[in-house]
Amino acid sequence: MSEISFAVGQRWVSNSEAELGLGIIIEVTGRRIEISFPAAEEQRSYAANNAPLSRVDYPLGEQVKTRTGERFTINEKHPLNGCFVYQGETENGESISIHEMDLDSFVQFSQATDRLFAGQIDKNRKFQLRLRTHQYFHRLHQSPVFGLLGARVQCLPHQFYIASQMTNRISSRVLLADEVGLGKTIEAGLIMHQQIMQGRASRVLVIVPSALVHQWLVEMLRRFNLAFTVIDAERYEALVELDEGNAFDSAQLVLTDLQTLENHPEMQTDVLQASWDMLVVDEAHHLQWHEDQSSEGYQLVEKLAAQIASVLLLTATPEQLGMDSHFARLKLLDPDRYYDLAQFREEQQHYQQISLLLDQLMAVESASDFDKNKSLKAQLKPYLDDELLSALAESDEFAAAREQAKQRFLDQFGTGRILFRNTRDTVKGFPERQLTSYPLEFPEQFLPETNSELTHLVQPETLLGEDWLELDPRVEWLVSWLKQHRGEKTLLITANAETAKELELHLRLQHGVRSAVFHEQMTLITRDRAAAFFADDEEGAQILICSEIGSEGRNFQFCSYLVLFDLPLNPDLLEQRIGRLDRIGQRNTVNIVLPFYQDTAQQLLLDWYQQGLNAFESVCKTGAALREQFADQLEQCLRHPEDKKAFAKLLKDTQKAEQQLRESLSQGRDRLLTLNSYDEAAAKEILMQVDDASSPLELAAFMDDFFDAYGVEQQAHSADSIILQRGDELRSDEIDLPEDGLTATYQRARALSREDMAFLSWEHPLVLSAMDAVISSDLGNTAFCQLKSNLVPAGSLLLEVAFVMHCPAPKQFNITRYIPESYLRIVIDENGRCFEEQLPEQEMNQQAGRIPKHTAQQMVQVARSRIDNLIDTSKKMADNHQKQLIEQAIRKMTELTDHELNRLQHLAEQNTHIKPVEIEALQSQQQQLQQYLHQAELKLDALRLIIVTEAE
Ligand SMILES: Nc1ncnc2c1ncn2[C@@H]1O[C@H](COP(=O)(O)OP(=O)(O)OP(=O)(O)O)[C@@H](O)[C@H]1O
Repeated sequence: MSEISFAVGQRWVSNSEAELGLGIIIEVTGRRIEISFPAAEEQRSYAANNAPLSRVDYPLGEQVKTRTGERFTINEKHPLNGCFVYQGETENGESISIHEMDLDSFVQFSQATDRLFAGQIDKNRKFQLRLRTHQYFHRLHQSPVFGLLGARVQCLPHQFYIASQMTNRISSRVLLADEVGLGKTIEAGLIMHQQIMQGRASRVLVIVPSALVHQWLVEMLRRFNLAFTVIDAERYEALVELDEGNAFDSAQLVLTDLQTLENHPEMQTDVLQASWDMLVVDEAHHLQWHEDQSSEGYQLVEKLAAQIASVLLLTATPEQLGMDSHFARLKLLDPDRYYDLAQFREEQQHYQQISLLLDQLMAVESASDFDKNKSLKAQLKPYLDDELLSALAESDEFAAAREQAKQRFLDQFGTGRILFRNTRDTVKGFPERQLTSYPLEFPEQFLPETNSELTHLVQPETLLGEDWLELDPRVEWLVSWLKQHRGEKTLLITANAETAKELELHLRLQHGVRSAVFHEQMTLITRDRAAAFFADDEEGAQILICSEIGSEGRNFQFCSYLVLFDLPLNPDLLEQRIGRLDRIGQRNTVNIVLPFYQDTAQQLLLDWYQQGLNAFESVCKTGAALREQFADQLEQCLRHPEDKKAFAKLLKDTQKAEQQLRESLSQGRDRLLTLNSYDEAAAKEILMQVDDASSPLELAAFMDDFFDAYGVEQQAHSADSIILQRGDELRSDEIDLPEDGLTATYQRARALSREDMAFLSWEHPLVLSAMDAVISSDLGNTAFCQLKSNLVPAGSLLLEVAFVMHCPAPKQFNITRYIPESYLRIVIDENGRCFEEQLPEQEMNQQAGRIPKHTAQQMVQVARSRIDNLIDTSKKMADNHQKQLIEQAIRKMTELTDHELNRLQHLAEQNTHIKPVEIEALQSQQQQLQQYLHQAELKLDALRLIIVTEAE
């Protein structure tokens, strides 16, 4: 290769990425070359002296295809400016002369044959490893849970159910609104991981509150092997200074925070100009919207959401800023479904009716029961088309039709299929919450005026002036409480950063308490250090004092005491605070500890939350709505705590409204949300698929063979775990194994308890790179063995050959998903008789006997023309199968993509706001997939010659 020099127009093929098809050199500048791969719509740039490319130089007699699809046999070739001009005859007998530039880019190479005749014959073990790799690769890509195997997480059904719902959607645009602490970050990570694995996303932008940047960074890496790059203001500036294009293009996976973007218009411009496949916004309730004005954050996310295909919004409290903002966020995700606020409000009036109807439908167990139920049919008629109603009455279509009807109801008339909300009722297994309140006397001279700001009434330290630490009885109470609970990790949340700062300093300096502080005036690094100091089991702080920023998103489930130094005025914020402890992983009772001043606004708020909403000891589902409904009454009471009568009335009204609202929601909106968010049977099935597909023992056996073939050294570490090191003979640099080795386990349970170990799943980067290394190299693509058999006379020569479907297409199409088989296996003798069934693969592998390499080489030379004939015959057979396999692939693709298309078409019938362009886009995608699949060719990937000897 080294004596060939590069010239524009030459065709080369990638050694490591065969799926790119045939490349064209488009630029040669000094020591670099630029090569484009039209089939995969990709471009690469390499150093000329080190490019992993092979020159494509077709011999005379070879049959090739032009860019316009014309086949011809080469009978002459001439050099021209470093390139070739090929001449030949087409299938119609016409003469043709083309520059190599005009050759088809969707090509196949029969490298195995070339190697065989060059005497490069591999061991049987390697041949088997190659075929197994194809099987595993194909199995993984076809798996309904592809993308969901690799996360280091417990397999929690509600999370896997949601992630699996994204598999067949063209784009994932959803609001993940599970209750606080149920694992929305994990759900987002699962979806992200799945999309990245499937090639549907490669550039992801995650926007979170600044307090959560580090936690997201760590969580994505340790749980999903996704290495994000944080772009904060400082990093952005440094990147701009480097002047290497848009700073947001400097990494594929970018993590940034909303406040920084809001404060830096230049960052907004760049983030909007960069192109992304997926956007994730955490704590999305901050995106405030009103019909006449929306927040800067909302406006930015609105622009991003309009241009990014997949959008995940995360919030545990979607209605925290009111129904309008909630609606506006749904609109960001699906403007066709959510286009009119008034209509959205109106629709909500009918949720109960829809949910009752759905319950009736879901209770029907068979097509004949459905057919007999005239009243249900009549009620469904206004909502479902005749085709679907008839399908419900057909026994073989009933189950699928019922599911489709459910989806359609939720989608068009209910809360929508873009909104997922799981609750503790569904997930179960959470510990109890217990409130202990401590009444204190407020220093009388400081009692607030009735016209004080509401926040002063509930944050009394703000009224006490500079000496508040001396005057505020809560401080003394806290010191003694901490002494009594010395061994208990405690999180304290207070609304104000100043309060948090001063209180922490006081505890630490005046009372020697091991404490740490966490507030918005600290840098990200110092905040994370404080959180880590608190998390440290042995040397760490007893108490972490947080301002309100500590009440969102952070993981503090390792402690079980929460001191609420004050109470927020918003019930959703109270839930967020408690959620720091009451989250997945919490093993103990969550103790909520509340010092309060008797007979003041504080006591009223406490009583309202506890007796009116029961918001401490359970999750209050009605809080946001009741806060809105009783805002004025509550404010009056907080200002006049002496008016016991008014408060008694508020409490009574609240309790009544709470009960009514809870009941109506549980029969209406919440029921629909539950139906959309979780399906126990389906979730069970998904987890079973995950379990089946994980097959750790099979993976370990495969990787053992791989390590052996590629020169990776492994040693046992302890039960279920291994240490891997790069051996001296490491075969490929492409293997994703750190320089200093890796300790790993194949067992999920062990990986969860030992985070220092890598979790080797079929989707771990090392395993993926292993499969890629085998498939894209020539390892094991030729072999020669002997076989004792009476099937054919001794001395017969058989050929076992694997043809792999080769279908170059852009990665986001995940084309392997539709290809029916990992490879087509053909075993033939010289009379063209097939033996695949008599000699199944596994049996063949067990019985294949070794032939010394030099004997095999000699036999190949001697029998060259016989082998050529065998190969030709096998190719003809493969040709005959090709059409059928392509048709199968297209059928599968159409089935899967029709689902989404039908949905949009049905929506369009109901809703004139669906833009035809969206339906057209989907149809065009379907056509593109069809075109790519039509181009698919069976490529001879590996062959094994078999010399038959007499069976004993
Ligand atoms: N499947 C899982 N396996 C292991 N740990 C999990 C799993 N799901 C969630 N967790 C852990 O539970 C905690 C809560 O999860 P997460 O942060 O995703 O919840 P959230 O719903 O985003 O919370 P919030 O509402 O507070 O933002 C985290 O510590 C997370 O690592």
